[in-house]
Formats: sequence, structure tokens, C-alpha cells
Amino acid sequence: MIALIVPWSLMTSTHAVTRVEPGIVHSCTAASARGLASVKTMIPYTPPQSVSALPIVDLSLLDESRDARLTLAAQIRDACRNIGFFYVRNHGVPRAVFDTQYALARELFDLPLDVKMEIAQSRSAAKRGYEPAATQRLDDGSPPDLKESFRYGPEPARDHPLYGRGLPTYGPNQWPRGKPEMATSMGRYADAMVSLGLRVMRAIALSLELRDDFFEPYYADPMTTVRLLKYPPHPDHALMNQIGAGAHTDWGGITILAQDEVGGLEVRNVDGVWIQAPPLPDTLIVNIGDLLAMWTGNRYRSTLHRVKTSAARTDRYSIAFFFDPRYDAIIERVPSCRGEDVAPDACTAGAYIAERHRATAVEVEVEKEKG
Ligand SMILES: O=C(O)CCC(=O)C(=O)O
Ligand SMILES: [Fe+2]
Repeated sequence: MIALIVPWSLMTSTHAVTRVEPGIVHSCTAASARGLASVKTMIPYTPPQSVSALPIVDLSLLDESRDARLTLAAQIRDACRNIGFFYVRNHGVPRAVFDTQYALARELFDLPLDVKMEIAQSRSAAKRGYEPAATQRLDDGSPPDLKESFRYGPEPARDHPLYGRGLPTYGPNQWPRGKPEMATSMGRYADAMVSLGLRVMRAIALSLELRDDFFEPYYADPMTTVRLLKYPPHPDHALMNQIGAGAHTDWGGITILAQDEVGGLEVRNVDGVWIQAPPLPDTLIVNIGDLLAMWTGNRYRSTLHRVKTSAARTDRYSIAFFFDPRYDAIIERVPSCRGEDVAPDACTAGAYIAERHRATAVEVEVEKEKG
């Protein structure tokens, strides 16, 4: 029998988009990822459909009967195959945890720019710290994103073999001066997200007909990032196709997103139509990243999404949690996704993530142009 390999970009879009998507990577050594990252095609902004068609799952089913767990697994399987995004309710994280985190985000972003620049992410090999507006370009053919952000996460012990080697996430956080309590308070949010992330990965393992602890070895000392995001109202001076966050896929395992009431997140569905992913009370959004798509031979979708800046005079805040496997984890197809049709992919998680950081950083490009 002749094996047919259909490029993922063709399967996910009816549009004639020439862009090569990060999720198509088969062997993601840094070199091959770099090759893909050099393809620059603007994804022009077209308004979304107003209806949200994203599925909602109830995570508390994970703790119930075998039938309930199978129901949850089937719902997640459908969501991941069809759109790669779903809402989660009954996630178990108290509302107060989010209220505190949003208050801290406001406090941090309200600091004077020079104080925030003292902890610039560009100073951090571990990719921790403050990232001013227009220093990341998530859609590589469009102008830089209008958002500003702050990244932090759990710090591994200093004698950890990956610590301090210039790898993303395995190094110290950077906290603003004069805010000694921030590290502790924000640490609670990260802890809550790690616990939730492990639960979601258990549900995803079940959805792939794997033991529920299948991913746990990959998530020992993972690459874990909380990213606070602030989006300004859409500015009059915005460039053509410049929005809050340009169209992109996420890079890693899963993303767990909390967003305030403003809205603006949009997701491209399997037909190439953009749909809104508005905030729904007491839910979080989970989406699949490129590495989980690779784990499944692209049966699970790492889907393009973007954030439109608001036409109202309101800032938007969101909190993304990127839950990615450990740096040196080799990402090969999981047993249930090893068909005869396509050769198994192999990829090192860290090389891929490091490459995406490099490819989307505007500063690096500017330095290169100079030098
Ligand atoms: O702010 C949001 O709603 C999404 C952020 C996002 O997609 C990202 O940081 O990767
Ligand atoms: Fe994203």
C-alpha cells in the first residue's frame, strides 16, 4: 500500500495560505525549526464570526466513575481533534486566586517603564521578566504585537543539572524592585496552575487511550511559564495588521488561559474561519501547543489564534500558563498515534521552544539587522 502524507497545513485550512505552520515540524532539531521560522507570510486580519463554537468540558469528571472519566476523555478527544481549544469548568481553582493574580498584574504593569525595564526579559537567558510592547512578533509577517507581558515560573534548585545553562525557564525569575511580596503571591498562582496542568494532562492521556500518568515523566522538571499579558485599547497609530497578539500557534504542551471580561481572543477553526473565544464565567481555556500536536502526529491540533485589541477604551488583561515538557524530553508519537501511514516524528522539546523564542523576538532581529 502506498503511504499518503497529507501536509497538516492543507488538512487544517481551506484557504490558500502559503505560510508553513510551526505544527508541521517533523524533526524539530533547532536547525529545522529555524528553517520554518524563516517563512514570513502576513496573516491578514479578517473579522471573526461572533458565535463561539468552542466546546466546554467539566474537569471534575476526572475524579468520578470510570464511565464519567471515559465521557470526559471522549469530549476532550473531539475537542482536540476538531479545534484544539476547549473551555474547562469545575477546574477547582478558587476565584480568589484569579482576583489576586489580576490585582498583582495591574500593580506590575502600572510601574514606571524604567522600573519595568530593570527586569527586562532580554536580560534573562531563562526568558523570565518584563517584555515591553512591540518586542515580540507572533505573526512573523505582521508588525510587532501591541501587548506587553511579564514571564515568571517555578525556579528549579540551583544545583539542578539544567539550571543556569542559558535554557528557557531553568533560571532565576526577575521581580520588580520594591515589591518583595510579589514573588510569594505570584508563586501561589503558578503552584495552582502546575496542579491543574497535571490534571489536564491526565485527562488528555486518557483521551489518547493511554494510562492517565503517561505524560508524568515528561513533566518532571518541566518548562513552565506564567505569562501576564496587558493589551492596550486599539491605538489610532496602529500599523496595518498590527493587533494585540498576531496569529500564532502555541509552542509547547498545553496552555491554560485566564482572561478578564474584555474579550478579543480569536481562534481559527478547521474551515479557516476565525471564531471568537469570549470569556465565560468560571471557566478557563485550554489549548493544544505544537509539541502536543507532534506527540499525536497532528491528530490533535495546534490551532492558530490571535488577540484583537479592543475598540473600547479599555485595557485587557489575561494570564497564560504554558505547561511544556522538560527541556531534554524527546517528543515522539505516543503509542496510540503511531499509524502505518506516517513515519514517527522525533523532536527535543527544549530545542523547539528555544527556537520559537528566538524566531519571535523583535529585538534579536533588530540586532541582527544592525550587525
Ligand atoms: O491573551 C490571550 O488571550 C492569549 C495569549 C496568547 O495566545 C499567548 O500568549 O500565547
Ligand atoms: Fe497563544
